[in-house]
Amino acid sequence: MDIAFGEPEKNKQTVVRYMEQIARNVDVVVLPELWTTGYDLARLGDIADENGEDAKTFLSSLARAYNVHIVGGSVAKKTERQITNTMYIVDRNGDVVCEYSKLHLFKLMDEHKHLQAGETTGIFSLDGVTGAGVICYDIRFPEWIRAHVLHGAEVLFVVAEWPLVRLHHWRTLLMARAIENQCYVVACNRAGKDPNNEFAGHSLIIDPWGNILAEGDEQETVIVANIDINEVQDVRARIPIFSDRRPDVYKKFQKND
Ligand SMILES: NC(=O)CCC(=O)C(=O)O
Repeated sequence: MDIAFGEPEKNKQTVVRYMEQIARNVDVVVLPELWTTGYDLARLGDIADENGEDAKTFLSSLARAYNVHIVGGSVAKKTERQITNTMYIVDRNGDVVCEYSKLHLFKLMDEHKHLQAGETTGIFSLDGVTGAGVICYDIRFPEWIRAHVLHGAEVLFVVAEWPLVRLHHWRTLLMARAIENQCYVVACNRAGKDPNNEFAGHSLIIDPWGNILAEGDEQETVIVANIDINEVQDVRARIPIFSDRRPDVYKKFQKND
């Protein structure tokens, strides 16, 4: 979706409109990063979501109404102490099954001046399938993604506001994360512009072999794909990187920061 800058109510209407179009026909819906406010970081003191309550209530009622799981992008969550860039994953019953706050803040877009980084992981289970949620810049940290895959993640969900000028990084990094972890990657990036950036769109669904199953263009759009979760184990059996890893040696060579 495109995101109206600093206008949560308008953005909620956009989500409702898309839900009405597609949510009855799919198992999981994925939204982009900071989809309520966009990067209107200077105004977060006024427009961020108190404890994420508004987003949780909104996403839960949509999940129940459409009987669909929602990887709810992320929202600016405000508490007494801090504001975080926080993802909520809500299952079909409307229960929040995971809350993950962006671990790596992106200085080029001033996140470190307005937000606090998270401290927890983005691992969860939907319909018995283990997934992991990460936020935008997080995809540049393969060790963070690998940690989730070693904890069982077979589908990596990425939510983003990734600018058009680095579209080739977006596509290449997502492809690499899918191939090196032999997992599905389902990545939702916003479209449109804000006062500082033009965004790339190009949401992608990639299989564990690195094939692109669906890709958007630069416009607001919905992409859909069927995924066969058995494909993860098939690819891992064909090239068994997880049993070929040598963590005993990696540990000896590891540099302590
Ligand atoms: N919103 C973000 O984290 C953007 C990350 C980004 O653009 C990058 O190049 O990394």
